[in-house]
Amino acid sequence: MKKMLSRILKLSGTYRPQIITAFVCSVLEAILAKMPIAYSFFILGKFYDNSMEVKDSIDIGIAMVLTILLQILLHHISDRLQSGAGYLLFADKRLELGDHLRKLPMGYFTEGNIGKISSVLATDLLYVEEHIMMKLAKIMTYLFSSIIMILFLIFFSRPLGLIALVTSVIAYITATKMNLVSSEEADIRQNQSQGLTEAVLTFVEGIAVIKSYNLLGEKSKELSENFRKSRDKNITFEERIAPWMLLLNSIYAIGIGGIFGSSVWLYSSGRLSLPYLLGILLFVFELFNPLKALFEESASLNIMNSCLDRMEEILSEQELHDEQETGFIYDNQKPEAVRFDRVEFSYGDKKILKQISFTMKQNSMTAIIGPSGSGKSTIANLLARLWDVNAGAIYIQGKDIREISLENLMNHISMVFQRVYLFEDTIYNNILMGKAGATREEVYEAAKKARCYDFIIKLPDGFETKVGEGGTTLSGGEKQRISIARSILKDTPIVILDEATASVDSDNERYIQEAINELVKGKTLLVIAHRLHTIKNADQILVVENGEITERGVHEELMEQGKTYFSFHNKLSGRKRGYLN
Ligand SMILES: Nc1ncnc2c1ncn2[C@@H]1O[C@H](COP(=O)(O)OP(=O)(O)OP(=O)(O)O)[C@@H](O)[C@H]1O
Repeated sequence: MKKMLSRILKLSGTYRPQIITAFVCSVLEAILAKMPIAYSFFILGKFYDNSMEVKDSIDIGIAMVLTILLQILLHHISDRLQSGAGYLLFADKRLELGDHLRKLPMGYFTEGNIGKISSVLATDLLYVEEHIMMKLAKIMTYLFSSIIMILFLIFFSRPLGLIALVTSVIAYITATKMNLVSSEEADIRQNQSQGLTEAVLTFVEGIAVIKSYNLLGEKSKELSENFRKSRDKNITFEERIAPWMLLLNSIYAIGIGGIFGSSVWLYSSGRLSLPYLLGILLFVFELFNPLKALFEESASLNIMNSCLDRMEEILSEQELHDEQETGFIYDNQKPEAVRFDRVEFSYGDKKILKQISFTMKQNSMTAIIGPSGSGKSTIANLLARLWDVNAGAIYIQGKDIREISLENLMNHISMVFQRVYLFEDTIYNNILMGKAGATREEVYEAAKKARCYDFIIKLPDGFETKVGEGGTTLSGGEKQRISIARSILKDTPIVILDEATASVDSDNERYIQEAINELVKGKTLLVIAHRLHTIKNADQILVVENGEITERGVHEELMEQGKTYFSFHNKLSGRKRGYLN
């Protein structure tokens, strides 16, 4: 609990004064809640001495009312401060995580971490933000209530106080051992919850393939297996804690029995007066309740601890180095646009690119071709800094891209992928994402250039039509053109294009080609080329094999060499409509 408290205070940042004030209010409230016990002893004493007067009863009445009112006020203040601070604190943490994720290399997202990110953002943080402040305040209240009760008892009778103290210490030692089990189980439980999120995501993402290959039964079984595992882990969690709770309850029962018996014995031997005996008998059953509640709550603290561990694990992932301000300005007049200089790259231990060097002249088209898996997309991804090179460097007009801020770099590069992703928003907003603050006319103009204006205005809601998750309500070709409109609006000097391998119907193909022609007008273009027409028109063709550039030049030169490009070309020319795949 101490660990959790200091962890929260460390996380709390600007909300620290608010959180500390809330905790102080909780402690004061706990003290006030136990005041009626003191008043009861006072009244019992007065009755016993036969010295009770009207004034005493008025005083006690006023004190009682004031105590309760103050307690209500403190409860209200701590409640408001705590819940407010909890939600604000974790809203900030979510934003911090979002910002951090933005700066992580793409590798992090492709290495099976999607389930972890989803479960931390959606499940773990939700659990922590909803419970943490309330639980901590409750725990503080229980802790201080226990201390106050034991101090009362020591004050009234040392031997009885000693029994309560020893019982509490034994309970504490037992609870510490229970804590070890519960924190171990909490980690297992949260990891399974991550596994479950991953399984659900995989199932939903792959549902089209699952259905078309008749795998529904098999994959549903896998999903059900994960649900079953989660259920079992939750049950195991409770089952492993239950014996410890039983032991703790037995310790309290023995303690209560000891105090009960000893107080009667002390009274009969004349060492305890009747009002004290009555008072102690009245509240002895309440004595360990706060302590009991305290240890019960610590199980949920362990779950929260495990959630925060997982959040911090993500936050500790190494970000791509991001320059803050470089003042880099792209010059359209300079002859050179991009230069790869002896670039090397590996995914983990797997070496992918070796000594890649080439230059892209301003407003030229460079086509990369090569067999599947040779490293073409990796070259394009490195230029956009989805990963960082392991050796060598990539320059834009002589400036190492690692010295340009990520934001500034992305202001200079557009990427058109084969797999188009549209956000669940209106078509208008999907295009607008290319340039925040663009005027309506600019958006329409981009749509016209991307040959999608005509079909958009024919839709019932025109540009305000919402596209479904991932743009499922539109055809592949239409989505492709909307994504090109987004890039046209972005209007960057460098364009990376992963040319479609699958052919669409001839109308769509013509429109897409016209849209691309508009997009790349006056730009420096790096294209992962699959169409003969594109390759032949390139200012420079790079043949990539096994992560190395094995041939380079223009079409005629490479044909003359009669090597890999030559056979590629012949293979392509033999195909209908000149597609590579
Ligand atoms: N995120 C990744 N993690 C690990 N290995 C990867 C990752 N992405 C690609 N690879 C591997 O790197 C190699 C090069 O991949 P890359 O996508 O660059 O090839 P490509 O030439 O573009 O292939 P294709 O034409 O099939 O798209 C392949 O062996 C691929 O399996």
